[in-house]
Amino acid sequence: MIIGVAKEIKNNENRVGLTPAGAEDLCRAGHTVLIEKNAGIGSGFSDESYAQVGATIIADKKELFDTSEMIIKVKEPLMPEYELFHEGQILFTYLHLAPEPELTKALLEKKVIGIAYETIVGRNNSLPLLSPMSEVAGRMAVQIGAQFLEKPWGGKGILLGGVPGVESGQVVIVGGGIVGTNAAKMAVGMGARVTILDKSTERLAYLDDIFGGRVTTVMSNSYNIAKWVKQADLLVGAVLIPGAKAPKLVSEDMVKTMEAGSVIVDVAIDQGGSVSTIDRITTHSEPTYTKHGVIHYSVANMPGAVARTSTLALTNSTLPYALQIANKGWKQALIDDAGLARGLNVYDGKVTFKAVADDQNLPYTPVTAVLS
Ligand SMILES: NC(=O)C1=CN([C@@H]2O[C@H](COP(=O)(O)OP(=O)(O)OC[C@H]3O[C@@H](n4cnc5c(N)ncnc54)[C@H](O)[C@@H]3O)[C@@H](O)[C@H]2O)C=CC1
Ligand SMILES: CC(=O)C(=O)O
Repeated sequence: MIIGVAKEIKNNENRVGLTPAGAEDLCRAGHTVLIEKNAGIGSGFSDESYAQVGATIIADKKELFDTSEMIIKVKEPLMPEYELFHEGQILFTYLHLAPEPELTKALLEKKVIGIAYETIVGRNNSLPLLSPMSEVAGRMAVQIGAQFLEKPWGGKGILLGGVPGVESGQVVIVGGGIVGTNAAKMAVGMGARVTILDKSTERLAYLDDIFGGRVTTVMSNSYNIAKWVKQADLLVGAVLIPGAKAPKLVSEDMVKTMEAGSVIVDVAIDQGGSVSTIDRITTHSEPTYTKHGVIHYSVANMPGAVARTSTLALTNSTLPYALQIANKGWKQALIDDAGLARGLNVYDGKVTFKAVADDQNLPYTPVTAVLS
């Protein structure tokens, strides 16, 4: 198979979809690997390091897209990339289609085979290609929140860990999955007071066990969310309903009860955001805006800022799937792995992921109908 690795164009997106180690594995398996010039630079991988393992460097983005049977990326395509795809091309990347009707329309019109990292399912219903970046973003959420709580960054001027004789800051995390757990790890490590809300009693019990009483676990409902949002110095949005738009769990009225200079980091922004006052996606260049006196951070590609770590973590998980798709062809790979088949979001002008179809009022075609 001819596999093209595109350079990311999103603001400060420094990750790349394939490392030289991955390129070597694909070349060894008999595939042709094309790397867009400088695609790996932001993650510390030179063009030469790819060329040395047998990949070909392509300077022209259009030529790369025209030639490749499968495009490997990190982030969802942006407007200038829409026209580059062709019918029957496999796109293996994060897609986050539910809140993106324009992108969905473009991929349907081009009849792209869109396999989304974030909806592929692994053992025990895990999300193996979302988890590594959720680990990164969850950990980042607290270090970013801590920074914006500092006075020079517009915050209320508190140290999350406090000091002897002065109480520590309150971190409230809505959603206790991978992002929530990793945010809690960092916040507990800093010495903050930490409360996690989730709607799964099983998850709350797990969190209570692993943190050994160092976090407060609370059932997520609007009464409890309102109570805890009011006390939050740092609020982290970390909910997910896989593939669907994030539920708006934190209302504008709740945000108004927060003290001025508090901070919201809505990690769930890539699925549309879980806080009603988050009305835009921000960028690493301009990561925050202030509303009702509260600093809002809503960057949809947080791991792009720590690209070296993130690229290695992401590709550790994506490469085995990329190899399956390349070795067997996309259809056989999906037939052989029902979890991988859950990644298929669009095919031949049809939406094949129910939550995306429902959120966008589009007809739904089950993956089974496509694979039979
Ligand atoms: N902004 C960024 O750069 C990044 C964003 N993300 C996003 O972060 C979000 C969270 O991802 P993960 O932690 O991996 O998901 P996850 O599936 O591990 O966890 C989600 C949690 O939300 C809980 N939940 C669902 N509905 C809820 C409700 N009504 N109230 C409270 N909890 C509820 C679930 O029970 C689950 O524990 C996703 O949207 C993901 O795409 C992940 C990585 C990077
Ligand atoms: C998951 C995601 O949106 C990211 O890593 O950018």
